Amino acid sequence: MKYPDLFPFSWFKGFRPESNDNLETKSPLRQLADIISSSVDQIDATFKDRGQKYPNLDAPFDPTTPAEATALSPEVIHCSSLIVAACAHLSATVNIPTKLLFDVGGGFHLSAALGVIIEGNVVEILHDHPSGLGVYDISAKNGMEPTRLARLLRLLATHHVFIETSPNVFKNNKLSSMLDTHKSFDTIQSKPEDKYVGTSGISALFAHTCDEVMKGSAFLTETLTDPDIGASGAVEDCPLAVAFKFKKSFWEWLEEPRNEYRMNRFMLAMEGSAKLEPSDAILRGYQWGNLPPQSLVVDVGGSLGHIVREIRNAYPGLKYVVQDRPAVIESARQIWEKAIPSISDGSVVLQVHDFLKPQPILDARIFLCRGVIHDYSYSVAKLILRNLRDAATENTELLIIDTITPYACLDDNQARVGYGIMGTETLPPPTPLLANLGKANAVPYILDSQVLVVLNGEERTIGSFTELLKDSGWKITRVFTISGSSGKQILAAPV
Ligand SMILES: C[S@@+](CC[C@H](N)C(=O)[O-])C[C@H]1O[C@@H](n2cnc3c(N)ncnc32)[C@H](O)[C@@H]1O
Repeated sequence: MKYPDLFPFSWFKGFRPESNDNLETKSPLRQLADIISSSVDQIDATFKDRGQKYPNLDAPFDPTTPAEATALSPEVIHCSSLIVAACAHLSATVNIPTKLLFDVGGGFHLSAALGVIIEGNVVEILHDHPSGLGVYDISAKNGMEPTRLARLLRLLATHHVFIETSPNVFKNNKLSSMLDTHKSFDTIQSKPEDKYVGTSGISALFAHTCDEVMKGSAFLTETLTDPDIGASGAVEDCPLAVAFKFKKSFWEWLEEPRNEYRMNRFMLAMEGSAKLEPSDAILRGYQWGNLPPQSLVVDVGGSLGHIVREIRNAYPGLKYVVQDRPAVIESARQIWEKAIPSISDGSVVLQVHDFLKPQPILDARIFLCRGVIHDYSYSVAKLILRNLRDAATENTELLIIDTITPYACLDDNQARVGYGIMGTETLPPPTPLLANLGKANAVPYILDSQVLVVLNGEERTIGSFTELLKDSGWKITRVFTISGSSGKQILAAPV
């Protein structure tokens, strides 16, 4: 499973910790307010220099405008992340504690409301009404009870998704418009199963999140307190399996005929979200060009082979194997034979292989595992990595591509969790912000819960990766960070 980078920057890159002068005399509230104020000054100056205005939250999102491009530039994102982190920290400090706890404890109501709005195609209905539309008119289209619809829209508008322009009249804003499939309501109604086909995948991703993932998440407590499965790492013991009462993997459950709609939606969410990554990210870290000609690259769980295709386009002198489940390899074969007939020369082999079983290739120069290891618990991930280790020569390398979740504290004890690994150095953010920038960097932890619910998987800290790899016979030698990509490239060698 590969979720998108919804937070497209490396928070630690380019940080300039503030001088500690005067920090002791400033109250924490003042320190936070100053971070916000100086960051706003810097953003204002950048926009002024470029003769632009900061994008308006009340207007639909338009990624083609120069102002949106500036808002996503590294220097502005650096400042905006400090603002988000400091605002959340300040708000947590000054808010009435029970109010804040309500926000946290009742957060699932937001997910549920968002799910209803997406399934009810409300964003698409409002698309044609830029000044807003009354709930009775929305209801006349999608058939949902209008007063309840209004309450859910108001809950979301209170959290800056949609705007209530006058009582019971709502319109899209920047955030709600991100969920727009840009298809008319009538087009969607005529073929609901195709709603997400040809879209960015963002709406499909949140529909998946607010449906099966939220329902699975509701059973985290039951799962974790169950004496039989609470500590199990098996994919069939995950919270989603408890919620939906099945005993198989998420993949197998999705393949059931009654889940056809969810399956298509999930595939489109994954396909669309992959497009949010820089297309050449795979070429920007590990130096494929340094491999001797004819070196063998094995993409383990390589899906349809899109990553191998990217590497091969740049480095045709290497040999490639893509391994995956039978149905996936069958689809891959059809795609490759049509698109690249030269595959028959043997330079790319599409191979059915279950990575939970011993690895048949014994002369790989590098095993690639992209978006695979995070799907699994320690025990299953260790089995996969051990299978690769058993098949490795002394020159074989392993390249894992997954998110690395930062600790929420400063990592004083780096000797234990991977000190000295090139590419893992970080600079602390300004005092008193959390070491991981808190709310400004929450997405990796949300994705961590997402894979936990769906497959008992884990988005790992550098400490967890170090231990997992050590326990399966590998040692991390280097970590590559790719600008604009959520995935780190974690290079390891056999020990
Ligand atoms: C999240 S996808 C990652 C695909 C690809 N590496 C990428 O980065 O887009 C995980 C892949 O693992 C495959 N997979 C799942 N279980 C497998 C198994 N036991 N053996 C081999 N492949 C498996 C899935 O079919 C899927 O293609």
